[in-house]
Amino acid sequence: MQHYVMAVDQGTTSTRCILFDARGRLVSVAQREHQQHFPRPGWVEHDATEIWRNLGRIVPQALADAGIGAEQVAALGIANQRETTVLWDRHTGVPVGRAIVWQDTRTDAMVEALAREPGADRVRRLCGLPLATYFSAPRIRWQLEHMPGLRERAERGDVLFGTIESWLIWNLTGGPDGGVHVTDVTNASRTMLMNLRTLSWDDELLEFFDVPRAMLPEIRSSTEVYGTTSRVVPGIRIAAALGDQQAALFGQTCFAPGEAKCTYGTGSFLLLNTGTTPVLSTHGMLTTVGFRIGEEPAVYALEGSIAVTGSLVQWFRDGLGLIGSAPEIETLARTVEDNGGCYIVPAFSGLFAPHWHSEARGVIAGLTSYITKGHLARAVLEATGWQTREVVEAMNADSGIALSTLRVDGGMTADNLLMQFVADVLDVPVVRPMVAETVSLGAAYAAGLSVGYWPDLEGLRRNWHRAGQWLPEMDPARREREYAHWRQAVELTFGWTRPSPAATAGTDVTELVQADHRRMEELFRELRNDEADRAALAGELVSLLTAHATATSRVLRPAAPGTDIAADVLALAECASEKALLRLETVVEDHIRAEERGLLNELRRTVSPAERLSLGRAFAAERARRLDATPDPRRGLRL
Ligand SMILES: Nc1ncnc2c1ncn2[C@@H]1O[C@H](COP(=O)(O)OP(=O)(O)O)[C@@H](O)[C@H]1O
Ligand SMILES: O=P(O)(O)OC[C@H](O)CO
Repeated sequence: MQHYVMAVDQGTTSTRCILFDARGRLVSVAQREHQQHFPRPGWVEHDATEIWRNLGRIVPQALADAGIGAEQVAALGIANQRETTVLWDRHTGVPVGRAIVWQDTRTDAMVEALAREPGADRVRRLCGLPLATYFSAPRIRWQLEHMPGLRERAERGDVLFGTIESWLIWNLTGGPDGGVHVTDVTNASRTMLMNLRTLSWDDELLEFFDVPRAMLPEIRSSTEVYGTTSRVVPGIRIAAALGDQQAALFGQTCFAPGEAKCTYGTGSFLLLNTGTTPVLSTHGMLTTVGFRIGEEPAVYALEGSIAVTGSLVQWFRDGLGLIGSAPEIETLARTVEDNGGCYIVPAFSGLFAPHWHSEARGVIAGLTSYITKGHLARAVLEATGWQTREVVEAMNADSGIALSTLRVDGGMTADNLLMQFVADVLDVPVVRPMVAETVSLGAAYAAGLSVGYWPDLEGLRRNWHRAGQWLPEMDPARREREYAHWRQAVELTFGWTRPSPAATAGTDVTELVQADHRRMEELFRELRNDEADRAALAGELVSLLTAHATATSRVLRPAAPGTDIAADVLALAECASEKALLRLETVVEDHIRAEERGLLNELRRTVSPAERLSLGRAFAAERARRLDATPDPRRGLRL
């Protein structure tokens, strides 16, 4: 009897069930969209029950279309939209309100308040993520605060939390009747509650976000048998779960460090495999778990997440009605030669990587009466290209290696004009594999490996075949000119819903620099006390030095030579060694003296007060961007 592997891809707009054969070929597909609820500006919700109902329809349909029975399914792998938060009653299985989707920005003010709380600077180091509305923990807290009685129920374990794979696995394995409450490491790594190194829920993070442990699922590997289905189609082993972008990394067979892919769907997500040690970004990338096979060490990834790409095309179609279907955007864009000077920055959910400005909102810039809907269509597609460029630049800066080829997948890769533009603005070849359903393929691969349907990763690599390739053609001068316009347009989005951190910091830059100096001195003083929490102090010092050094070199004296403190900061970050600390203290004291006598006086002499305020805004913004990023002190840290 021939066997197949089943994958479920529970995405932002639809749920797909696909059966694959042993050669990784697609045998049948069943798909259903679910409704998007936008109850208020910035709010995005899904009905978790509708998604569960859809699964109940598509699984039998995929089996029927393939003409096979459940006994021929070797295993089921689930990939899912990540960060979307479902709370439900353990006894009835009824969700508590609608699921709050990853694009939702209602926690904006809460996140900003959290950023000012003690301990905020440690969050990123523990979980690899910046404080942003994108992730699950602020959403859980928001629900616990806004729904009367919910916190008590959650503390008793009567209300459960899960991302979508948790919700589906719990339901598939029995729901209120013995359902298994689990999540996998990749999904858990998007909650802000998991410690990136121990791969377990972290007490400090739970306390910071005020989330009761009793409501959380058990964290498991990405490939292991969590249970067997007892509902929908009984008797199928559920053998893998991964966040959809991690599943795509797996489906693209990016198993080795240095391999990367970008999936172009509702949003777009570039992931780079960084191996078994987490690399912490200093350029606005996320650190996330890429996958964990059984008991093997977890493999980590750096991720550049872009919130709005395909959904901008959807908005062009549904919101503006300028096209009837997504593919028509290419036809319309081809009616003109170029963008006519027009740029669209789709900061609908703020801006994600590498900016992380949740207060930003979208703009259409460069409008003149020359602009037609054809130009707007171009600007829509180009927005995806430029956002990719920003993310690739940041990724290259973090990894120290320039990306040489980009593997792509997802619905938008059907657009040739767009893929050519991506190759043009990145100046690297873009390649697409034969199987475009990479998320599902990755989930299937993981489940198949888990039960021995496929023996090893090498065999899977052999299934990857190139189906499309786009080579860069754009004139470099034009590329840089247009990129400068794009960046200008991006700046316009900042501070729209309220002044951005950059705008609120209306302080003379010399005062900001001095405030940092005083804090550094204080930290060195406290570090001499054996009874102090020296690890926490060293952590704050490392973050502060990095943020200060970066902001100073970027805003105040880009070309000036400085003292290389990377080795000492590294030693301090890794083991707080006494010798490194003493050396660092001397270097920092010298720096403070020199800067206060030299640079700050020079600024007072040569720069007007208004300009110093403006420099202060730039310094504060740059510093804030770096501050919650744990530094990789090996890279270019100079005072
Ligand atoms: N030919 C096209 N050109 C540009 N965008 C497209 C095209 N076809 C589909 N899209 C966009 O791709 C997205 C769907 O891709 P898909 O990978 O199915 O997304 P998801 O998994 O996020 O639901 C939609 O947002 C749609 O607007
Ligand atoms: O469902 P997609 O393809 O839009 O992916 C959503 C991401 O997982 C959000 O982080």
